[in-house]
Amino acid sequence: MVKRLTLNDVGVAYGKRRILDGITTPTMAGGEVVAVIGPNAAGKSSLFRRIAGLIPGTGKVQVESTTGKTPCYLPQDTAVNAVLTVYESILLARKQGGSWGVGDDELAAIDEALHALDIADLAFRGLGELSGGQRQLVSIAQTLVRRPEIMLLDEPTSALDLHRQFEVLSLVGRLARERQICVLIAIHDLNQALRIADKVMVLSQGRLAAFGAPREIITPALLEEVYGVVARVEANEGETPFIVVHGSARRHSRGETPLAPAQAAE
Ligand SMILES: Nc1ncnc2c1ncn2[C@@H]1O[C@H](COP(=O)(O)OP(=O)(O)OP(=O)(O)O)[C@@H](O)[C@H]1O
Repeated sequence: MVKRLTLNDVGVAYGKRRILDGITTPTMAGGEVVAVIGPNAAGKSSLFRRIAGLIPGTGKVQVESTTGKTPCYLPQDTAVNAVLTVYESILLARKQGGSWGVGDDELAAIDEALHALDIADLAFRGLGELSGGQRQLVSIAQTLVRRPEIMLLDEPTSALDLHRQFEVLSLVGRLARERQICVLIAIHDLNQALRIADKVMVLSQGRLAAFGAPREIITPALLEEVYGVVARVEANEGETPFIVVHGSARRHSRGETPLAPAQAAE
């Protein structure tokens, strides 16, 4: 099954305010995890919404998928419908845009998602009584149960403890390989990005600052330029490199875009 995503001169504007411009990437394929990194307000969520078709914009988002499924977006802030149980909410996610009736394969998919994320014990709890981290795990289950081919995860582990972060990111990497899903994951923890990502996409000031293998892209020079920090990247042989931040190189990092106002919205 073919699953590929390519961005060609992609841009986003909110009204007259241009947020992203000229985002062009190599083709991202099924089985790959791409970490989308960059400072606050760099445009990561906006890019995901644009890829998912939730907001309009310029350029071309090229999705190649033999089943015709659209990319599946897990937002950063997931709304909570307190009336539903965890199980019901995952069932609804599975049925989104689908037919009436629930087949055995669909029940099996819900079971699988609950167990994969180790939240089967929460199945009949109300969403409104969950902790922030538990809700985040349920949101990930709601995404997985849809069997996506291209998955856009917006800071999916921001509310999780260290162990859960490790487990969930490992699961995402495993599923990407096993099911040949193309995963884009916005993440602020660059050490985790170094651990799980096959490629890194760096957004800064509304532009693509870099794209490539994490070890080649995440360098002290990039960290200073994009995040405004003085840092070193330590790499012991055979181990994942890790970043140690020593200090600040300037007062602010370069997330907010100074792009010219959009013309199209006049
Ligand atoms: N619906 C909206 N209307 C107007 N401006 C918006 C809207 N959503 C986001 N923005 C603006 O777009 C810019 C990029 O926001 P976005 O959420 O895409 O950044 P981000 O990289 O995901 O940030 P963070 O790391 O803080 O989550 C910000 O300046 C933000 O204020």
